[in-house]
Amino acid sequence: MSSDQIPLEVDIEGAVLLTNPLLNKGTAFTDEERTAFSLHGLLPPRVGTLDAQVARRLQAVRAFTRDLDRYVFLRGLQDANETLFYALLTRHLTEMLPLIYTPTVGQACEQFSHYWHFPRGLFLSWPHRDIINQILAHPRYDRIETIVVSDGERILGLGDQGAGGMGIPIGKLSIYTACAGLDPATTLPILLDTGTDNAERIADPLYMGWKHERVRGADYDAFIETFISAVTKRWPRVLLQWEDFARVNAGPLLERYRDRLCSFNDDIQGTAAVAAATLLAGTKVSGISLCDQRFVLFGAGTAGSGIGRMLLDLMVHEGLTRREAQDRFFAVDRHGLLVEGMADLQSFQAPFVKSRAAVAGWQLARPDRIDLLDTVRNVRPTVLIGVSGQPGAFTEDIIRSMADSVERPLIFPLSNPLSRCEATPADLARWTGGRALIGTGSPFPPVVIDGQPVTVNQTNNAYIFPGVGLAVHAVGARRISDAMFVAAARALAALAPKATQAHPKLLPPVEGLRDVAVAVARAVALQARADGLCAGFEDEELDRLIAAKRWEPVYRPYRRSR
Ligand SMILES: O=C([O-])CC(=O)C(=O)O
Ligand SMILES: [Mg+2]
Repeated sequence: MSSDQIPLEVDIEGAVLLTNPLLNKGTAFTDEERTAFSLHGLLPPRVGTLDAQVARRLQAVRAFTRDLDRYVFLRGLQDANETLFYALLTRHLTEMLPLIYTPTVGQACEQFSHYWHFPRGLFLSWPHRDIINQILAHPRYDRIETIVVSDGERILGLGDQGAGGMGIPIGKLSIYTACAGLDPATTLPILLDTGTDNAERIADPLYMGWKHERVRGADYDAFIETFISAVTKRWPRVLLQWEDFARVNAGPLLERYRDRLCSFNDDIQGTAAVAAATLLAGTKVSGISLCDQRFVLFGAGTAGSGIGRMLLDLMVHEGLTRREAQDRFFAVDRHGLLVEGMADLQSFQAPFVKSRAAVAGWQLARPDRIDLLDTVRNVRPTVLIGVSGQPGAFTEDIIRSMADSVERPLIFPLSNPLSRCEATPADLARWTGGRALIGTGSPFPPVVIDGQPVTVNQTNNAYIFPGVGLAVHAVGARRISDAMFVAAARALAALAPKATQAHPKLLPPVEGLRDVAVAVARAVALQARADGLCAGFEDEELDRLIAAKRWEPVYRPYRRSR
């Protein structure tokens, strides 16, 4: 008998059973189950199937006209019946992902206090900081293995959303279950509510978060310390993913805690790995090796510094000295190109700061500030990456200038959601005469080049983090090294479809994200073993270890527990 056929012992009945999203089957409860669990009369009489339920919900989703309404409907389904929610998601991944994740989740975070209908996840707020241990102690959290946590301060490219940021941990964990197959009963979304500096949220009478300016400095650090101490005490082996923290906190929190518990920052490490993978696949098409590329990075914050560091590491790995690698790399932030002596430089930006001598001979529009256009004109980059949250920042001038000096420019406007993207793929294709190899952070419809629709690569960390989490749990990794993310990037790059046409795909299709998670998990698990971060295992065991962690959205038969 397959494990899905082994009856599950269930000790609740009637309306209580129907309102438990992990156990509810809705109309698919069989006649015998309806008798055993006092469900007759509570459901319409005809017994349904998961297939019919998926068809019904799919029809309902499609009938809406606005994506935010689709999001709200799907969240309602998730709160009512997780098996059905994940069956719908996994069978229609390409259609559903943009609804439960980027870009729609951005609107959902902004509108959180307006469509809210049912609690999901855990809110830990500053006023209740003294009872965090007590909150986590509840037996409902006994099985937790994976946490995604945000403080809501840098939600995608949308900035501070306060408590509304909860949409992100919920969305990321839905992807963990849909793509990596982590059992939803073992996942916990957490929003740390330390206030908000978003004036609109504070002024909104319906805002549900703590109405207070953000707690900062030593108080904030103490709050995070209280939280992490409570987490490691409650779940010593938990995997914790930091998500959408502001740039001042993201890097320092990762460094402070990455040796205290098994954790990583998705915006720094996950985004870096997917960007590197897309780029590695792109180098095969352009015929210019990684070490011969010239990089311009626009936006040197959380994601930018992560991408920069990984690319420098990869180039060093391929034989350049660190100095040579850094010389190929130019980062532009809010105040222009990072050059020594500039105000506001952050310590994490240090590897990307240019000496004055390095830019001494440059032609500049203004002597006091080197903007993106100046940088592109002088560097003649082969790769342009945007993680700035500045819509339209990749202007026609900039892109045409870049395309003048390189046959196949690699252009990745990665900011999310769509409203923050640095340029649309259609414009990029037009301004480069269809030569650009494009990756975006959010899904875009295909662009038409020479009359043919060309898929836009979705350079989103959803290609990476599910596989990392799956590996961690499959082999019991204690910590997550940078090398594990490099392994993830290389594994993903290896899955790029063979470049047989002029406009090849640089990433496997979104529909295949479940297979991607397994391939990434294999590579990450092997690297964890090489780094001594998990117990040993035989190579032949790995597929079985990974398969054992995968939960499938199917209904198991229920038996009344005595
Ligand atoms: O959520 C996404 O789509 C990617 C991501 O981590 C971000 O933009 O912060
Ligand atoms: Mg993020």
